[in-house]
Amino acid sequence: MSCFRLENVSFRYDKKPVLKGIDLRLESGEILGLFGHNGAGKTTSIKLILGLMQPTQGTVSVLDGHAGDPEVAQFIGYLPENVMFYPQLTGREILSHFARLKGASPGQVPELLSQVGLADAMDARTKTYSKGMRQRLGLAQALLGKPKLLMLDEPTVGLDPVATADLYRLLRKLRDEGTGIVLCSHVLPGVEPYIDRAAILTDGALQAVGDLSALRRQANMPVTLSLDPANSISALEKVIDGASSSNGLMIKTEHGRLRVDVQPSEKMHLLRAVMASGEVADISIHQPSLEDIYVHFIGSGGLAHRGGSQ
Ligand SMILES: Nc1ncnc2c1ncn2[C@@H]1O[C@H](COP(=O)(O)OP(=O)(O)OP(=O)(O)O)[C@@H](O)[C@H]1O
Repeated sequence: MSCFRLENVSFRYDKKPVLKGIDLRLESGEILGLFGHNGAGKTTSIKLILGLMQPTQGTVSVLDGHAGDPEVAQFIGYLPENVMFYPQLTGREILSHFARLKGASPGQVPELLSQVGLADAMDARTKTYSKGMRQRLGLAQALLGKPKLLMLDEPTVGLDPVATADLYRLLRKLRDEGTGIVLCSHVLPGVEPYIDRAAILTDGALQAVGDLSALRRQANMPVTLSLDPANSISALEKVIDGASSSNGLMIKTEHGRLRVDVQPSEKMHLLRAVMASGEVADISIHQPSLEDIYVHFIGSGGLAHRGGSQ
């Protein structure tokens, strides 16, 4: 089942274009990372999928129905960016309240609270919770009723590294059970192994969508080889100079090793030449990470983008 489909979706606040011709889909059993700078349009995209707003142009379908329909909404879990709870109520009371509102079984409440690591704190008032504990309660709220589509806006805000890793592991388990998950964030470190595809949004337009290898192909960024010379740096450098057509090839010496940035299309040719020369003792290869790719697509205007137009 398709969790959602955005087809040629645009959205304006008054006259201000916020989303521009977005095509994006999510299937069941998939985790999509939706990344972009502040003001890129991530939350607006989520609001359209929740049916809280209508697109100015294009169509949004959710769980094979219409965004916002009550029969669709009951299968959606949503963690908003800033979670707030009644401070005088306990975690258990708050979650029971949300379970009633959502028509979910109250029997789920203790189990969900344990799942997010709040077993010992479920009977404490939320005014005593830390930021990370409130965020976990928000996550438990989003998981009520076993949603088919789970949308999380900045879920790692306030979580320490161990809690963040726990969250990602939990999401992977839900994904394996068939839930479609959108993870909206501008925090990229650590997320790469846990997502199936990434969508990179800049100023309301999708710059790139795909799994890591597809994004690497689209970005066509250089691969970095780190080479330990077998004999001397100069002999190894000579081999590299001779083998490359030198288009965009960058060579630097670092701590007695050579660091070579090579275009993906030239990588194998260069590696074969270096291996055949006998001038290399060891090689390590660094492919562009999700963060490198994100910075590439956000472009040199990154700093200007980051404030959005807020
Ligand atoms: N209620 C509103 N009225 C007018 N403009 C708005 C409103 N809400 C958001 N915007 C504008 O829409 C654009 C997209 O905002 P959105 O909240 O979708 O971005 P975001 O990617 O979620 O950003 P962040 O990472 O900062 O949460 C921004 O330029 C923002 O100023």
